[in-house]
Amino acid sequence: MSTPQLVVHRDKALMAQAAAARLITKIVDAQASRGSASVVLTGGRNGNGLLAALAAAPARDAIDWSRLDLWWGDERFLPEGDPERNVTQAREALLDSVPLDPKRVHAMPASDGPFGADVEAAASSYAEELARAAGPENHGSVPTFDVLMLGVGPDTHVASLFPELPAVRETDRSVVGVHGAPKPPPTRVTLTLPAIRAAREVWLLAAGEDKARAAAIALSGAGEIQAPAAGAYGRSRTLWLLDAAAASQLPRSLYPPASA
Ligand SMILES: O=C1O[C@H](COP(=O)(O)O)[C@@H](O)[C@H](O)[C@H]1O
Repeated sequence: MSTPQLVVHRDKALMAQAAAARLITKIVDAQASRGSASVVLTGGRNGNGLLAALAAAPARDAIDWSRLDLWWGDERFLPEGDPERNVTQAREALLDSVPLDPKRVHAMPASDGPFGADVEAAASSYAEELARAAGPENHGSVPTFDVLMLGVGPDTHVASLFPELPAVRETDRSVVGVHGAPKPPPTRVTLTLPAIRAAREVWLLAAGEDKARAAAIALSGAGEIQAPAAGAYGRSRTLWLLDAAAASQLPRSLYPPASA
C-alpha cells in the first residue's frame, strides 16, 4: 500500500492541464522502458476534463498511440453509443482524435452487446479479458496497469464502487456487476478494489466544491466500505490530484502549501 500524496492546483482547468501533462510523461516513460503503456480511464466530469485537456495539449504527439492499452475502471451498463456511457464520452473528448490501435481499446460491454442485459456475464467477460492480458510478471489476474485514474464522487465513490454496496466488499473477483447504484444509471460494471490495487500508480481526481467533503472524509482515515475512495491505492504510488475547492475542507497538515 502506498501512502497518498496530494497535489493541489489553483482551479479545475489548471488541474486538468497539469494532470494531462503528467499522464503524457507517464505514458512516454512507460513506452520507453517497457515498450508499451497501459492506462485505466475513469468516467465523470474530472476524468473527461483531463481527456479534453490531453486532446488540446501539443505534447500529446509525443505518445505512440499505437502502443497504448486503454481500459476502463467502470462503465454505465447502457446500449452501445449511449451518450451517458463512459466510453462514448471518452471517445468524444479524446479517443476519436488520436491514432489508437482499436484492438487495444478495451471498452466494457454494453447492455445491447453479446451478453444482453446480463450484467454479471458482461463483468465476467471483462475479467477474462483482463486475465488474458496479464502476463507472468503480473501478480494476479489483472495486468499491472501503469496508471489507473479514478474520479472521486461527492459520496466518496470511485469507479462504480459506492459506499456500503456489495461491490466494494468484493475480495475475489476483479470485475463485478453493480445493481442499485445511487447515481444513475443503477446498473453498472466496475473493477473491484483488488483490481484497482494492481496498478503501479493510482490517481484520484477531485476538482470542485462538491468533492471537498468526499476528499476530507477519504483522506482522514475513513474505512473503504463507507468511503470507497479511501481504499483505492497503487502498488508504487497513490496520488490525489485536487483543485483548491476540492481541497478546501482538508486539514492543512495534509498537503504542502506550495502546491499550485
Ligand atoms: O458515474 C460516475 O461517476 C464518477 C465520478 O463522476 P463525477 O462527474 O462526479 O466526477 C466517475 O468516477 C465514474 O467513472 C462514473 O461512472
